[in-house]
Amino acid sequence: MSDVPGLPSRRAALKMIDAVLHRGETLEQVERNANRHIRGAADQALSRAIAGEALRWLTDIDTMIDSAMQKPLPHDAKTRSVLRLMLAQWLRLDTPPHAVIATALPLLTGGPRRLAHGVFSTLTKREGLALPDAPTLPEDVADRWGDRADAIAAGLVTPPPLDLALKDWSQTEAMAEMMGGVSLAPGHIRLPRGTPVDQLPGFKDGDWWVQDLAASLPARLLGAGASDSGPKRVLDLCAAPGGKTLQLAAAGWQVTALDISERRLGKVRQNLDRTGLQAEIIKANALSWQPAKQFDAILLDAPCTATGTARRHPDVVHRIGDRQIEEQAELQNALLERASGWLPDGATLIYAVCSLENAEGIAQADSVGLKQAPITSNELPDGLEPTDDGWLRTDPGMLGDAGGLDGFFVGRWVK
Ligand SMILES: C[S@@+](CC[C@H](N)C(=O)[O-])C[C@H]1O[C@@H](n2cnc3c(N)ncnc32)[C@H](O)[C@@H]1O
Repeated sequence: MSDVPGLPSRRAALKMIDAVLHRGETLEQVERNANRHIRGAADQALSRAIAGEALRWLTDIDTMIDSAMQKPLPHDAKTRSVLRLMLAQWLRLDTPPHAVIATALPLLTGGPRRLAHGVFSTLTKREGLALPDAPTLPEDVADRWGDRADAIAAGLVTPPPLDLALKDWSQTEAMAEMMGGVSLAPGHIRLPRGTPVDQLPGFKDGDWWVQDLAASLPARLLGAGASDSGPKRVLDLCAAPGGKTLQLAAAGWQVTALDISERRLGKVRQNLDRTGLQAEIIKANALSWQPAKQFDAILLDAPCTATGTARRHPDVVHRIGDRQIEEQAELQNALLERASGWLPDGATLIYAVCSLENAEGIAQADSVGLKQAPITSNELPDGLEPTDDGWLRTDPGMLGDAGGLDGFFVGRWVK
């Protein structure tokens, strides 16, 4: 069966979407395992792209499949999954129908193979068949996102561009020009998606790290760490893999980076080594740890459902439901309570989540018993505004003409 060129990529893509849809695994978790028999980087990227596009457009692709059948295929039928891959390749990756048939149909045999061939041929011959302008969200997701749903979906059409955060902001203009990118804020450079990261100038020297513009905003809202009496202290709570640790260290803060995961803290160490920046690292559970010193600021970038990253992780809208949101909200609430309790008078707390769910954003912010320090427009990149209540809420539909940004909720308080 693997004699057919291109078949291993399709087989890997099938494994990926099945693991996401039927076992609730993340595309990222399953990708390495599914691709383990594929040698070339291009073929590995292809299987990820097929699975990613099938998941991004799943609701619309399923509607098409159902429209070509008298009796709908069960949701978990292999024939449906193979058809999802076939339609994603044809409609999103511009693979000609005969090549789709040659590379994907061998995943099936007998009756299911004939059925998939029939349905695909019917759809390819249908006049004017096309995907909508933006992916249709699953019903429960659209309900949760309410009147923001259409605007968010408009930002989910393609994977995101590549955003870099610079160690030295004074180099922004020069580096943007050298790399052929654009800058939407000091210290930020945006490059076309698919740019190979390790071939960009300055990677080995640690001049920058990959970080979505939205993910860089919480640390920006703390400002510079230098003061007349020396560097101010910040606790980066839930720090790994360290994007915000690097930002804070580069902004002159004396950083303590705490995380529960030793494996993920390894990434923080690697990132610090590469960039030559410094931070104290603590492996601990924030729910039981007690600080031995006081901090001028705490940045809590809490664990969350990460629905704000749906552009780069299109699996998230199919994996996350009320149960996961409740679990994360409970943890966020407990973490916020601890962080608030550690602040001395005059210190600042920032709470951030890359989630679009109200239960993880505004509902958590409302539970904090400190004085809010409202976020203001002049602290944000052009085109972004805080909410009327002084919170920051970004979503993938914002800054659409410039390539969008991840969804985040950010709140700020002082004690
Ligand atoms: C959203 S990620 C943090 C991303 C990070 N701030 C950055 O900018 O790269 C959330 C982190 O919370 C950590 N975490 C989850 N529960 C924790 C706990 N009880 N105590 C400490 N860290 C925890 C996870 O290991 C994960 O690394």
